[in-house]
Amino acid sequence: MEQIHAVRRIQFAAGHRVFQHESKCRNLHGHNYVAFFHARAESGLDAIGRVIDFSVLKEKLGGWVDENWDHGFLAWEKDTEALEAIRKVPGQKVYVTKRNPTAENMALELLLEVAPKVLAGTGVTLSRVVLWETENCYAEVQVDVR
Ligand SMILES: Nc1nc2c(c(=O)[nH]1)N=C([C@H](O)[C@H](O)COP(=O)(O)OP(=O)(O)OP(=O)(O)O)CN2
Repeated sequence: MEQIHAVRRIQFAAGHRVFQHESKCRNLHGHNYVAFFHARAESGLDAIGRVIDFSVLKEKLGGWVDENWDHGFLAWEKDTEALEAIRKVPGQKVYVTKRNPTAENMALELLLEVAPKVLAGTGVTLSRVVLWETENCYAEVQVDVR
């Protein structure tokens, strides 16, 4: 059977570091991230042929990203040094992650934790998140369809 997805691109800027990275990514730094959210309908296309309107994905997923990650700093809860340093900056937006904020773990958080919450009641779920961290590197996570 065919599979149809509506895919929404959302860009954001954020700071992070990869805790215990072997080289340069241990430093506090930032990226212009680009996320692609792949949504599928729980019960087929709507009356006019959409999985969901692209603007709803922007409002729900983009809204969450804007509020929580955009122009903020992501730090792992175990990375107490980074958290302590960044919290010294008055007014700094900080998001504490449950996993080391690699591109893989950020994509996982968007797919497994953020999307189910913000898309509840819309009739769609995400099957995949692709997160570009640099122009050369991205991580992809998808739900198991077996
Ligand atoms: N598997 C992962 N590897 C790395 C991650 C990650 O999230 N997952 N993150 C980093 C750094 O945070 C950052 O992305 C630096 O990447 P870099 O290797 O420098 O890639 P660039 O495209 O910026 O530059 P190149 O010149 O191509 O190296 C590191 N690894």
